[in-house]
Amino acid sequence: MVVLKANGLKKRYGNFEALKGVSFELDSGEILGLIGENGAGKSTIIKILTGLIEPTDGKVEYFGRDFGEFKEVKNDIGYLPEVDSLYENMNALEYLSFFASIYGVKDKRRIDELLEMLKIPANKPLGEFSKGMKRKVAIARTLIHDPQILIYDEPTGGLDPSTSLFIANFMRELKKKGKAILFSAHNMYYVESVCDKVLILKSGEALYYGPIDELKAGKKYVVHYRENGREDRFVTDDIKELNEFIQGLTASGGRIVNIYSEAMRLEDVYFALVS
Ligand SMILES: Nc1ncnc2c1ncn2[C@@H]1O[C@H](COP(=O)(O)OP(=O)(O)OP(=O)(O)O)[C@@H](O)[C@H]1O
Repeated sequence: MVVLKANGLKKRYGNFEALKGVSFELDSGEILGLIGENGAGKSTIIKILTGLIEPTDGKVEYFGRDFGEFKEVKNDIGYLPEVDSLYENMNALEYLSFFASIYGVKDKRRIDELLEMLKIPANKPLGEFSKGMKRKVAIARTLIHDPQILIYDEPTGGLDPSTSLFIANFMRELKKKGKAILFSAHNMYYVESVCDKVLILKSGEALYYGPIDELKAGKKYVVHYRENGREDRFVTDDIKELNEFIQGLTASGGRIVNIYSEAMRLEDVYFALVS
């Protein structure tokens, strides 16, 4: 079931066009990764989706309903901003209880469940938590009202690999429970390992939107060669380019050391697209 649909989103800040007409959909039980270099427009999309700013043009629908009724769907969304400040003198239990009361969540077992799932100590002040632990508390906060849609702005940003992996695996578990997740990231590995679909942005435009498998379906060819006494590598996904390179190399007296094909990684495709 499509839970979120964005159609032709545009955003202008003064004369600057930060988004130039971006469209995508998100189904329940699906993870969509938003990638793009700094300033590509990821946070702008996320802020539009979470009602913090309005698009200059275009439409967002939740559960087939118009964005105009955003207040009604607010309880169905869990939002993790890129940076958020927690109440540092509260402990995790107090903090989550506070948000549970804001959302009108009566069943306190939800808090225990989240603390357990995210391995968060209940009684330690948040001010004494590491950056990764704070991020987990913020993630727990997004889940307190058991929303269907999760919108996370760089959930793994600035975290060490093992915490990032924990969060990536946690998102996978949420997906299994039928949650629809949209998240932005810089680290391609986490996008590649958890996403079903990706939206690659550059300067406010979608360079690619679709299933991640299709994007990586291609092969790349790697040539290790020796020329003028030094060894180097040539990589391409284009067979014509490969042939031209080999012809040029042999014509100039170079020698192929090894040649093989590799499956594409998201990182290769991404850099080929954005450059
Ligand atoms: N309030 C604003 N006023 C003017 N320009 C803005 C505003 N917010 C964002 N921009 C510009 O819009 C563009 C997109 O910004 P956005 O924050 O969406 O990028 P991003 O992809 O999230 O980048 P990052 O990875 O650095 O977080 C950038 O060029 C940014 O400078």
